[in-house]
Amino acid sequence: MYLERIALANFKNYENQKLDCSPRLNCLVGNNGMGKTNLLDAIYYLCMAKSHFNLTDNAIARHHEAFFRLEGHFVLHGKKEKIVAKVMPRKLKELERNDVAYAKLAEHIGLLPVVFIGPDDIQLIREGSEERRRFLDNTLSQLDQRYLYELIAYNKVLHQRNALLKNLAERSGGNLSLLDVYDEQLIDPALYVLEQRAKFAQKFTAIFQSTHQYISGRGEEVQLTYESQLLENDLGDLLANSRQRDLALQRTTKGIHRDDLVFSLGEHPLKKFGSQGQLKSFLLALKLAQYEMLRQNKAVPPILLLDDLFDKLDAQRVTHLLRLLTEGQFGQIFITDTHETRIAEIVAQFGVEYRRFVVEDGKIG
Ligand SMILES: Nc1ncnc2c1ncn2[C@@H]1O[C@H](COP(=O)(O)OP(=O)(O)OP(=O)(O)O)[C@@H](O)[C@H]1O
Repeated sequence: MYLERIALANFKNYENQKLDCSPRLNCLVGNNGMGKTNLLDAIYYLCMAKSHFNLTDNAIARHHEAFFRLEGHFVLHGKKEKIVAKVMPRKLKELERNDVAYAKLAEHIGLLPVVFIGPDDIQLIREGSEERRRFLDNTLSQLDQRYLYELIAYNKVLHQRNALLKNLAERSGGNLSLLDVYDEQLIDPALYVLEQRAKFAQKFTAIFQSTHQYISGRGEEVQLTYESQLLENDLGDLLANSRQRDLALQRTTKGIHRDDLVFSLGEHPLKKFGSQGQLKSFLLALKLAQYEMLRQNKAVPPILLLDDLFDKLDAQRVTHLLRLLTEGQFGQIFITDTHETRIAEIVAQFGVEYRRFVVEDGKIG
């Protein structure tokens, strides 16, 4: 699977640009702030129906513009796939596949698998559990459409339950029976998500550990542990037992929205004890393992978006990464970099047909 051509209109700092891509390797060179990351985000958007950076569609439309449009021409199993994303004022976002609008955006997820590796991955370690759940959900949603539907169903009821808790607190009481209904409705989707996350963590750990060994060049013991209140407790009991607390706090304190994926190095938490180099190896291995997991389970290799990666890595990790990228089973790759010479060196190592683009202030040459 690969992206053959992309057209951007009013997407971030791009007014109107087109790009014909290589099916293997594409290098985007340019100074800081020119739009390299934005272009990767546009590709990500066409695959995932949203920005990699969790931006609202309003923030994506070019300054002083109210709409944006992306058009991607992909080749999937030898067949052309035209994907169009349109965001217009006062209208719901539209996504089309071959000129037919999707009824739900979720239907699209998983069709064009994608992995984005960039500097902000560090948030997976630094930030709270939400980032790590996002990583789990992003991967699992691309692997299993039902997972995404169950997650959406769960989040919808959770939202309603939280709104009710707030409402009950504001009115100092009221009818609690609706809480029973919401509690019941949370259970089935939560169980499905829980089961898939637990299975995933198990399979993923093995891939992650071998990728980590390859990248770091060392046999350090790294571990991922999936944590959920539901692994040893029934959600119905948890919700019933925490109801008074939930009413006081005006939010749901138990459920799969509190799950975490804990990273450790030996017996210690990575966040507290990992050196800068260890964090880098861990993150890179995590994302490359995500790629591998998707590659093994989808019928096509995902698109790999590498944002400013080579700048931040030391020579040894660059060598290991390049060996992996050139010897492994990768499909189409997009690389951004600020340095011409570094890009030239990378390209030379690949030895494949490639395209090089210069990005300058929202223009691609
Ligand atoms: N909605 C928007 N409208 C117009 N410009 C925008 C919008 N959102 C972001 N930008 C601009 O895009 C530029 C950043 O682009 P991008 O992050 O792609 O840079 P980059 O080339 O990847 O640089 P770096 O090497 O620093 O990561 C900034 O100048 C920013 O002001």
